[in-house]
Amino acid sequence: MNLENIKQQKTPFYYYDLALLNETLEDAKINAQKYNYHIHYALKANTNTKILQPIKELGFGADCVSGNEVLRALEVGFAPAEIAFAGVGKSDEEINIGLDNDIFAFNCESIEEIEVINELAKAKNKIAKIALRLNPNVDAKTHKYITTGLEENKFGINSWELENIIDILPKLENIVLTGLHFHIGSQITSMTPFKNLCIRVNELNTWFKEQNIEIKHLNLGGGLGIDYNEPEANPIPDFELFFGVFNQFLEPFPHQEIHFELGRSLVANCGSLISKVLYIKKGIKTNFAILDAGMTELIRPAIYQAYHNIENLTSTSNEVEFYDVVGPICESSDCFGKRVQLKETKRGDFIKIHSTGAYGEVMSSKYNLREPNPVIYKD
Ligand SMILES: Cc1ncc(COP(=O)(O)O)c(C=O)c1O
Ligand SMILES: N[C@@H](CCCC[NH3+])C(=O)O
Repeated sequence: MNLENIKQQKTPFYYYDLALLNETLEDAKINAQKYNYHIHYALKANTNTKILQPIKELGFGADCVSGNEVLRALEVGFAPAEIAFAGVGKSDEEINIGLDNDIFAFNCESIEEIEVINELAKAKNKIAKIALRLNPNVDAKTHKYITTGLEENKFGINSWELENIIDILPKLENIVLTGLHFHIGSQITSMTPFKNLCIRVNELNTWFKEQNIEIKHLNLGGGLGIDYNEPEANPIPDFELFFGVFNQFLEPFPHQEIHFELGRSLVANCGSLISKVLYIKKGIKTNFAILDAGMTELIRPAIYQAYHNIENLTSTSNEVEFYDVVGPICESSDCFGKRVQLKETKRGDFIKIHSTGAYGEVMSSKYNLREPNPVIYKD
């Protein structure tokens, strides 16, 4: 990124390196194709149209969690037959959007939801394709707020409900079961949880076969983590290792398609948040670097104590100091990092917060009547 250009821009702004995005997408695609795996991009990570465009161009499908995400995916040109619609609380209106567009599958999370989809499909004289989102009770070993595959989580159908579901399904004439869906959590950096997921999926897949229920696709969800500590050394996650684990441990039956829903791993590292230092305030134990960006632009540190690498782009000092890097928002949790080591920092310096391409811009808010932020792209 050209420093002189940055200095001309109004801060804070989101910055996307579209070349890195493309490189990441290519790498994911090549490694998935080795095993004929299909990737649906999880729109929730970033719904910016300039990010969605190349993802669609490269032939990825879409994974959506709201009616508006389905509509955004369609607007950008994702084929309806490549759109999966997940979410624990789909409204009737949102379900109708999926039905009207004949999407790939509704990933269903409760018996009640399946019954409602059946009713709404019947009213339109359609057959809705559904996948059952099963709770595999596998620990993702990640932050508790981004773990989704444990029995205590709200997500998915628990194993003790399965008998009841397969009794009910044949009575629902406007539903066809096509797949099984799983997602154990996000920012998973060890391959062990994915191996454990495969073992559990094999058991459940076999159980369905024993009940003579044909399952056409297995959707293993997303969750592959990125290197927030050293984003410049490791900008692209190890897709080869990730898909290799599934190839090694998953035992699909012949003709079963394998799908994934990756979000963060595809888009996180191509994005950053650029901000300017408003003030340096001397504290008792530490100095505060007060930025013009806050939790309204990047909420991850405030709600998950997430680490993001922070860099002073413009300081020419040879000295380094420790700073609590904070925002202007009227909340004590509005802090991007404590005791962050930066080159000596002063008012007017430009600060880069790395790896904000996933769950950054999409989670921004207007709290304190903050203005929408500009976005700059490097092609
Ligand atoms: C059902 C589902 N699929 C896919 C994703 C995407 O996850 P990630 O961004 O970790 O790849 C999520 C988010 O955790 C999710 O809840
Ligand atoms: N928003 C979370 C990820 C949630 C994934 C969706 N289930 C994050 O920033 O890490």
